[in-house]
Amino acid sequence: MGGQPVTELERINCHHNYTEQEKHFGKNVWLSRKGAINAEAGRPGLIPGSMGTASYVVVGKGNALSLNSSPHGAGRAFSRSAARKRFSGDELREAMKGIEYRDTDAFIDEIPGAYKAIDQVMADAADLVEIRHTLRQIVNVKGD
Ligand SMILES: Nc1nc2c(ncn2[C@@H]2O[C@H](COP(=O)(O)O)[C@@H](O)[C@H]2O)c(=O)[nH]1
Ligand SMILES: [Mn+2]
Repeated sequence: MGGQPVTELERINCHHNYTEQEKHFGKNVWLSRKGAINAEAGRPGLIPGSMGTASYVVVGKGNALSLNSSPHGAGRAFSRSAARKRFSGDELREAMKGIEYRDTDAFIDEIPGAYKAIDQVMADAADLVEIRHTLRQIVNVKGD
């Protein structure tokens, strides 16, 4: 691959399964975020869609009613086992047209159709995060 060298301006670390002590509504509490990220005001985050859809670089809005949290991704519409029954290798190839990926049926359970629609998830999260960048997939790399 060609292209220009890239200079790193900012690195975003974005845990989505963890517990820490925070202050909410005037009380110190232990808060667990399970499948959720910290979206306190000004905090950068990443919300990925699926192996074939957009991902979003976001900044938290600090919504107190959500305990300064937002979704960490689109989330599943089908469990892995349900997706394996529902989708085929041909449907995976069709969904991944235009994106480089390793073509194997091992990824059928991660087909974009197995996840919720990320655009809708982002619309639903509009009170929680502001979108800074929308990333389009070019290459998808997964282990199996
Ligand atoms: N950009 C990509 N997003 C993906 C991919 N596989 C899953 N996802 C999304 O990330 C979250 C988190 O996934 P998890 O399996 O680590 O919990 C998930 O909700 C999906 O929305 C991918 O290959 N690329
Ligand atoms: Mn996860």
